[in-house]
Amino acid sequence: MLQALSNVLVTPAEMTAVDKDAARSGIDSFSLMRSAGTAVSAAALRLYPEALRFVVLCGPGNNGGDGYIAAAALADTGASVAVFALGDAAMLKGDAARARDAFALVPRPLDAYGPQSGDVVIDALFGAGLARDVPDEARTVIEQVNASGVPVLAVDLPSGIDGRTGEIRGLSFVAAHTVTFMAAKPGHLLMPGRARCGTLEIFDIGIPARLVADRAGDLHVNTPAMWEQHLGALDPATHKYKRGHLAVLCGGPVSTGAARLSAAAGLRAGAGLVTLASPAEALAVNAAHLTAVMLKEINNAAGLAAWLKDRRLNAFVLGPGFGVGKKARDFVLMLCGRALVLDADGISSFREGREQLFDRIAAEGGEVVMTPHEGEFARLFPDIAEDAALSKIEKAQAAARLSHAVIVYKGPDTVVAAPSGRAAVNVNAPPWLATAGSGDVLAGIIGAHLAQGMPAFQAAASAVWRHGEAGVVAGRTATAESLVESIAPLRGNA
Ligand SMILES: NC(=O)C1=CN([C@@H]2O[C@H](COP(=O)(O)OP(=O)(O)OC[C@H]3O[C@@H](n4cnc5c(N)ncnc54)[C@H](O)[C@@H]3O)[C@@H](O)[C@H]2O)[C@@H](O)CC1
Ligand SMILES: [K+]
Repeated sequence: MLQALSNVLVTPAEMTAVDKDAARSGIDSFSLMRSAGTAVSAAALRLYPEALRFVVLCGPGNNGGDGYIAAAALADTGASVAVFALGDAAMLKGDAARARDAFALVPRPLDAYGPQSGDVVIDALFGAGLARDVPDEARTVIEQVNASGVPVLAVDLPSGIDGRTGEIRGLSFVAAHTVTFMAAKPGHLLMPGRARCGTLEIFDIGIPARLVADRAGDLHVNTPAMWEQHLGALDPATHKYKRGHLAVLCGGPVSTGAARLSAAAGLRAGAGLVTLASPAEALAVNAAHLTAVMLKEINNAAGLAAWLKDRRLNAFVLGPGFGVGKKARDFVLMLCGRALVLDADGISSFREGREQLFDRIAAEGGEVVMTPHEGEFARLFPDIAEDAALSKIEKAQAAARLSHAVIVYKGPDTVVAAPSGRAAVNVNAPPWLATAGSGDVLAGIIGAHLAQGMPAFQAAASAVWRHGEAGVVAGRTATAESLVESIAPLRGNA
């Protein structure tokens, strides 16, 4: 991966603009295509030295052009190569036509291909230019190849995957490996696209990094580079109050476990002090389970208001097991000027009356992070959730703008977005992280990071990453409890 662009995500539209900028700056576009196609042939030889035949499926645009270059390069090595074209290859234009001419044989029609054992398919039907659902003429081949188990190496994207959204446009190849150029696209990381790309290789075809960076938005893969400059906030040498006092608000006596999980995760993730704020009727059950986490009786808004006079309480988690309703709304509205993680029932409580919440966050300017999964997102942001034109990234960005909060839109492809539009897509979470109580643990880690003074976006993004790492350490049999035990130190953290 390119160092200067290592975490940048570029949309297909931005990439098209980069191509134009590159041409304008005097870079020969055919030389870029030659680099792209040659990289694909190199990947094919490296990954499939035992292939009996490379079958290159070429489409009507520049993705097909990359395919012809790859076919010619593979043929030059003496490998057996066959090319099948979608549509009339004689109609290709520009660089793609030039690339077609570089391959000595006339391509056969796409529907003449039937997968054979020993084939390796190079999918160069559609890439960034896929503008609508995959055409009928390509359906049978894609279905047959997917059913055959023949390995597929995708050029830029598996054909049928939308590079902006990761959605499947009708149907798509399921690739074992994808070679893309200069930077990853959202469709490589968002589901279901991510699951169909196989391993992702990002190849530098020679466009100056500056040209890519100039067009890229504030969209990244969630890696430590996104937030490591803020890890100083987690310095273990400080007094326990300076390491932050996190308060987790607990619900009634029958649903206390979720809040205790958040509290335990917050302590493990480095908050100096963690207090569970519990109603009187749940004090006994909480006291029976807590040791290092402290307990405080808070029954109503008046009790919370008195407690909030203590400014050393510097972050709050409200939602896990809290219960949906007026009490949650009243409490949350009192916390909008502080650092707050709003999760689960805390989010669902604002299904009605969300404007009051959003206005309060805007007016009080607190560091507010909301952590909806898909169902909670649809409850709080039904208009955004139903907009089929938007990608998951764009939905999270729209919700952040509307609510004035940092949004952690959870799932296998969790997106963290700030009101400014800044966003990161998380990629380190193993599938077994989707276990009961996992979200409570995440809320606690975010709370710990906020308590230690990290800004909301960085607190959330680093917590999502740390939660993913904990999942990897905990392994397939992870439970919420083992997940807490598996939270590892971040650099600079105790
Ligand atoms: N990004 C870059 O810097 C470079 C990109 N290159 C390649 O160029 C590709 C993009 O090329 P294009 O913009 O020509 O796009 P594509 O080759 O992905 O596809 C565009 C063509 O397919 C047609 N089309 C789109 N959707 C269709 C559908 N559903 N049914 C039927 N026809 C459809 C379009 O009308 C157009 O003719 C990239 O994916 C990459 O492989 C490389 O050649 C090197 C440089
Ligand atoms: K492709």
